[in-house]
Amino acid sequence: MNMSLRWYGPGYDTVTLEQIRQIPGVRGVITTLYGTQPGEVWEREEIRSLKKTVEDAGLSILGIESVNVHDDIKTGAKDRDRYIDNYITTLERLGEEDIHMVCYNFMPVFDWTRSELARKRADGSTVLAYNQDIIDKIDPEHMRESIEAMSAGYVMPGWEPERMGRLADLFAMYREVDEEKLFSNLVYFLEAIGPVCEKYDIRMGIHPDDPAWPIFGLPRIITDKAHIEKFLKAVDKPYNGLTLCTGSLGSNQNNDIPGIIEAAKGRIAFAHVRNLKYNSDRDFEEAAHLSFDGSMDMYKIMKTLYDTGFDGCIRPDHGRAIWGEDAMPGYGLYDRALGAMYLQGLWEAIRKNG
Ligand SMILES: O=C(O)[C@@H](O)[C@@H](O)[C@H](O)[C@H](O)CO
Ligand SMILES: [Fe+2]
Repeated sequence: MNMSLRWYGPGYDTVTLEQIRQIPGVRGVITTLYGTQPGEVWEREEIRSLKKTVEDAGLSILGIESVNVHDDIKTGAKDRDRYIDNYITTLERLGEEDIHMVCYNFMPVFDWTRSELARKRADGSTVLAYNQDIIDKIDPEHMRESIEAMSAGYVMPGWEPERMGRLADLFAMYREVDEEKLFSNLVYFLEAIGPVCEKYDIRMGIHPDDPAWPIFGLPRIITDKAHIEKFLKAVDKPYNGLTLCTGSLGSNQNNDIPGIIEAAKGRIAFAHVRNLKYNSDRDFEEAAHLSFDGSMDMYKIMKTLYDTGFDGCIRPDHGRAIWGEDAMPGYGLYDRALGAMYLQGLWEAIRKNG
């Protein structure tokens, strides 16, 4: 198990590599070229310079989150092959720079969705939260205004202003795309990138849908154990893997995360481990990583990862905003560093107990 932290790159992140370097046990980061648009080919020089920046700080790049997939690929539009070729070139360049894990998602229009980015908890911390009644009242094509008002000027992953300015067009693109079509477009994409992944030993980790059910009438395909099993079987190769995101899958309170870990044994390319607190079947908020701050059994999750032989990279996921830190919602230093230590503590105890 390799503990890491997500880092958005120079100019985007409030957390520095020097700070990350001081979190015990964290030897590498998960990063990206945050300024690139889905569909663009990544420049070799930019990848190299990112790598140098990380390595000069005494860390390494453990993987990329994300190389985003263009909507033409997701919808199967006529230009998809051109965008797939671009994706392949990017993977080739990453492989040449010795980068072997890539996280991506196949969610239509929106990446993760929340109704609040700063809900106050009893301890005074603030967290991202989801309430279905609020979401039901939002006109999705105006989600931009809601997110802008909530995110205090930060550019949120998956909520880039460029995309949010095209919401009506994006919705139109998905009008004819149902669950089945989205799934077959995903399989088409994965089969096309297979050779480059195999050549450079790149493991692709699809990120589950967050929340793990269809929203705004858009289909969702990576939501639970049955869908994940179907996905892994459809392209039954080691390069086709899962990013096990406990918070995203756990948004559906019926999902049994340890059961999903067992079902995806050997195919978990990357793990995002975080905890949620369920308030009702229509409301949850993010919690500290510690089991009893939320509703999830973090020990059992880490134990199942250990018992199934997980040997990939793991990162704490969204943290609470605490101690007055001013950071991108979910991505401050303090609470994620606490999370990294807690998860490593669990892992050490599990390992020593055999
Ligand atoms: O919730 C988050 O912040 C992340 O887990 C996702 O945005 C994730 O990076 C993407 O879905 C992967 O493409
Ligand atoms: Fe995640």
